[in-house]
Amino acid sequence: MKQNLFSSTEALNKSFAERIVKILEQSIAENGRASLIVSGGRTPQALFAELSQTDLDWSKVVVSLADERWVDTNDDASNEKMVRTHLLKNNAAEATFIGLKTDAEEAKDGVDSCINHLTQIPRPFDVVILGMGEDGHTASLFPCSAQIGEGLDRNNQNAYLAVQPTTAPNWRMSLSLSALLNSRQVFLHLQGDKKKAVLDQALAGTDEFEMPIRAVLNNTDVELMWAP
Ligand SMILES: O=C1O[C@H](COP(=O)(O)O)[C@@H](O)[C@H](O)[C@H]1O
Repeated sequence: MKQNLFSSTEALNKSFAERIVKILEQSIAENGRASLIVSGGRTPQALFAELSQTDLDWSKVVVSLADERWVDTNDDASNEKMVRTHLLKNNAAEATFIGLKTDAEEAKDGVDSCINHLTQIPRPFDVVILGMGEDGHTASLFPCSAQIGEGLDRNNQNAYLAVQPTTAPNWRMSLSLSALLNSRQVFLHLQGDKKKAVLDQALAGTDEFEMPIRAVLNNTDVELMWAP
């Protein structure tokens, strides 16, 4: 794995935003449009603010989520709310956003709708930005969940699955590993020494069910973007 280690968040965000824009621009030039799959949580917020100001034809970019918490889109835990607040503003307000949360009461009843919406997202995904939890989960592929086998199954034809973590709140909707692997460029975006230590632990072992991030590390040319 190529490891891009920066000395500050500011340096990382600037360089990372430039890389993302370059890949999306190339795809727009070649295909007329591009896709950007982003993660939720805290880590990407400052990057999104930087990205939102970049000079890109955002009207040709489709933005969607690697995973979502099954909460109202106005809830502070909603990844969609975070993306709308930090990314879909300034120049990036022109992007098309495909959220994962539907009106379905339960996440499992929203899977088909997410799969249907997938037709609106250019594939292979051009850029996927993944995060990682301290338990080694990525997207919402949680090691503690009963659904982890389905999520990591490379032959799984379903791009999305409903996941219930037992170590974190809320049912989730997540892209499956097989869908994530169908991407041109995957980045792993981490911040802080603790996350770096978790990554080193993942790199030192092989059990993907113990740390699902290993399934990504083992199967793609994922690039690490890290700052202290
Ligand atoms: O629950 C989630 O956690 C991970 C990591 O979040 P962070 O706050 O530690 O950056 C995130 O990548 C994922 O999208 C999110 O739903």
